[in-house]
Amino acid sequence: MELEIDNLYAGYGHLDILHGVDLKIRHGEFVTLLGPNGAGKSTLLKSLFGMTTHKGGAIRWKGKDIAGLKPQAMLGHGIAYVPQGRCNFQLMTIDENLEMAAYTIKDGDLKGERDYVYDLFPILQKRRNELAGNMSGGEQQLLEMAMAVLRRPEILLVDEPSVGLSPQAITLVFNELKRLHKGGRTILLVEQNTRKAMEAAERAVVLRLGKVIWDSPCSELSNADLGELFMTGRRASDTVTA
Ligand SMILES: Nc1ncnc2c1ncn2[C@@H]1O[C@H](COP(=O)(O)OP(=O)(O)OP(=O)(O)O)[C@@H](O)[C@H]1O
Repeated sequence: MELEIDNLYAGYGHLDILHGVDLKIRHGEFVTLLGPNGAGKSTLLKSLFGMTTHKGGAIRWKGKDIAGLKPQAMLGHGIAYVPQGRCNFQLMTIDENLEMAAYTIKDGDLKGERDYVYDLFPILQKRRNELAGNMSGGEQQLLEMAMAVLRRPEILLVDEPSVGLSPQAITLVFNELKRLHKGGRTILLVEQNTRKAMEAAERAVVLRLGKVIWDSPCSELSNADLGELFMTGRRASDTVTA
């Protein structure tokens, strides 16, 4: 098992958001984390990247407890986080953005790292001298992913990449995510676009009120089931009538 989350409690300062999350992810899996607004999905991703207050439970990465470590240490363990929204440097070129990302690698070979990313994202290479801020939303989202992938992480934590994108841009981003997965990376994706997420991922995990309430292959979950799970915490077909 690559990642094992065991009875995780976490939040922000005194605020408790996650109330005993259990989740296991195998090497090379593509898992999507779904749930209603405020369920704690982003908080779980941030907790895996050391950005919340750890309150209890374990996060084991390849058998080692990493709960409570800071983001820089998480990066060192091969865990990368792609935050929600556009966080790139808008007034810098694609090249310069990737250079900034490469600064986080000690003794990194800037050209080598950049070439590695350009091999994975030829779209970015074609536009390497353009300002990030002049690219479309979808291309900027690819840049976000590229900046995270540059360190060659083993797991990518991706937070709502479809936010604010056109349908074409969403397709572009999801195709790239599927390609990264096929290339051997483990992916944990938080997404509001449940249809796209369930098409791309292998496994769906539903979070509600800070707890995992569902975990199955995506093929075993219909959109109707998902709606019920979000609203009531149960599937309609699981409801027992008296
Ligand atoms: N930095 C923060 N400080 C305090 N509370 C926060 C912070 N970030 C999120 N929260 C709160 O934590 C709860 C869970 O938020 P989170 O963003 O994890 O939910 P989510 O399931 O990702 O929802 P959404 O789909 O709406 O993004 C919400 O009540 C939110 O207001």
